Amino acid sequence: MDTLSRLEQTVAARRSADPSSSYVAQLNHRGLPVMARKLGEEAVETITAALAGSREELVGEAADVLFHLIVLLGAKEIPLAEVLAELDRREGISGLDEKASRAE
Ligand SMILES: N=c1c2ncn([C@@H]3O[C@H](COP(=O)(O)OP(=O)(O)OP(=O)(O)O)[C@@H](O)[C@H]3O)c2ncn1[C@@H]1O[C@H](COP(=O)(O)O)[C@@H](O)[C@H]1O
Repeated sequence: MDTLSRLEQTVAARRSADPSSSYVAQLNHRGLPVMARKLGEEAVETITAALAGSREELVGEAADVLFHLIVLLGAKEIPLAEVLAELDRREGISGLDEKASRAE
């Protein structure tokens, strides 16, 4: 099993743990707006790292984005496989064609 799928399983298992002993449980306890805000914060920190940080900082922030995205998708009951299937669907489509089809 790949890293993201393993993380998805861990996140699902920790969701209903005691919030005092699990960051994932704490995020779920705090609710969707907090999870969404955390994802946004980590995205902004990723941008900052890309523009002005070190390679190591960018790797760390990118990992935070993936973690918080998986937490948010889990809370919305969207399997990671569904997102990956969407990426698979786009394989072989020119990015510009995809943009045009979404604009229609
Ligand atoms: N990958 C991660 C991971 N990445 C980042 N983080 C936590 O995410 C938080 C983000 O850092 P911040 O500086 O934004 O934290 P903060 O400002 O103190 O937190 P907030 O109060 O704003 O939420 C830190 O507490 C990190 O420890 C993670 N916490 C958990 N995981 C994975 O989730 C699994 C389950 O974790 P628990 O639920 O804690 O058991 C772990 O085994 C890991 O695999």
